Amino acid sequence: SRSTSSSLPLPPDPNILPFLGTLQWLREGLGGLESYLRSVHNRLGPIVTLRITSHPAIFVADRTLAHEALVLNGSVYADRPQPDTISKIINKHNISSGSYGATWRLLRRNITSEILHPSRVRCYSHARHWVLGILFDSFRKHRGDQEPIALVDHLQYAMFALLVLMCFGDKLDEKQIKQVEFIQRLQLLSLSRFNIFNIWPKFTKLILRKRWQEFLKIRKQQRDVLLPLIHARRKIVEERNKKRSEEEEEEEDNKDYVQSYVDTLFDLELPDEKKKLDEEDLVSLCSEFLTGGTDTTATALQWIMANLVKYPDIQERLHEEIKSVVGEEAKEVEEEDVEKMPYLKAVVLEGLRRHPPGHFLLPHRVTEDTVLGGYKVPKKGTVNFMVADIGRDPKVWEEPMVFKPERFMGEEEVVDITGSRGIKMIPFGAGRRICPGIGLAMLHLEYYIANMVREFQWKEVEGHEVDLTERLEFTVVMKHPLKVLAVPRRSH
Ligand code: HEM
Repeated sequence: SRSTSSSLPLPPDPNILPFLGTLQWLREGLGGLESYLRSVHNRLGPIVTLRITSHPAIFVADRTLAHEALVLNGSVYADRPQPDTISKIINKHNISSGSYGATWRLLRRNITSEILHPSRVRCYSHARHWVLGILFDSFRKHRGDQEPIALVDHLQYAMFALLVLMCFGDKLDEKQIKQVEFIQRLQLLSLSRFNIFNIWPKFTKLILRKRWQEFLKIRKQQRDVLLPLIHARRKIVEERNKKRSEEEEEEEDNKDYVQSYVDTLFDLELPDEKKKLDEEDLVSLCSEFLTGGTDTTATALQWIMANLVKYPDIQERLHEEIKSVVGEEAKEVEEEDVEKMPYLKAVVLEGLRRHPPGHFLLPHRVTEDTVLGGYKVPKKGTVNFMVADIGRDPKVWEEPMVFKPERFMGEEEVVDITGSRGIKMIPFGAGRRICPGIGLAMLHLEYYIANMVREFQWKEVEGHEVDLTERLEFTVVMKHPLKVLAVPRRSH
């Protein structure tokens, strides 16, 4: 492809003067970029170039081009841009920002074959059940049937509790979980204020000294919270290994031990540096695990619940399906039950299509000159894929802005969410960099939606009608968070 690409032009650039358009949307932030890009795509077609950094940034809003790049030509598009100043500090050796190479392969294989392997995910079903209990207790305690519940706060805590357990093992209390949640969210939500340090860092660090200190302070606080948990886990693993080598281990001891994510990291050796992961690496990887699996899932849960409240007939149809599978007497919807609920799956997929938590994939970088849609994509160019626009493409989806789970029912309509056979929507990406948490995320979405709808009837509150306006935080959240009543459906 190199010889053919050299004679081709780059995808069209809306600006005669590079960087001019950039100024237009920089004022409004990333949310502004999305609407600016939409108008540019309408004018110039589904693949365009913007000059944001020294390498051209290409934006793709078409499912066929996304499939060609991410799946058919996947290895060329699997790299990430070089980390910037902030990313170098907070993402030292993690998966999502790692270059396409041996270290990324090692870390990615580790997460998929260990903690995210379906058999290990099954070992954590007790944790999911425990978290469900916490959620329901808080709805009842706050008299959710009389006083409106700010649902997303509960969902966020629930997802943190789960992921913290999977990351650091089974023995954490509410205070510790809250501490981790606080510092992780503080870091995430303040990131946009610190992005300025990626532009001309020597200068910006000097003139914005206080803000730079604040950034370093948050990173230190994060280390102070996560490192004791990492150390405690290392001790447990070392003692266990010692016992095993002395062949003293009783069956009983073994039964209590469930491997956590951080346990799988201690013995890994970085292939390029030939050394084990250091403390900074461990903090980055644990932080990535927590961030990857909490905000995204809590956001998706809130959007789905918002639609179930807005459209009570969909909620009732879902409730009927759940009832018909589990009956009246069952304590809860078990994880195996959700497999028998096609309408539940359709509701979750429709939620992810209409409201993907991320409106862009993480940026991809190409490793060599290549061709896409008849244009040149130069080596080291950044390619961005517009997730929301692909899932709302009127050429593929009838009435794309309408929440209609029925579109996923029926035999021909089965959508391959991994995109490997063709892309219709990509909330988790596709190809080599596809989200490794896709299986866990789908399980969490299906299990919690099914149980919440089975146990409570979710109702709109007067004066707080469901408003589907979007706002960009780390993910794209509801501008006016959902406030609802949770009326118990069953007496206990
Ligand atoms: C609804 C929930 C989730 C959504 C919508 C989501 C979405 C995504 C997306 C769009 C990407 C970028 C793909 C690309 O750049 O091509 C990604 C990457 C990633 N996600 Fe998720 N994710 C979710 C849950 C999770 C969970 C539960 C975990 C782990 C516990 C996780 C861990 C990761 C990691 C480590 C990456 C980086 C992969 C790589 O660069 O190789 N995510 N996710």
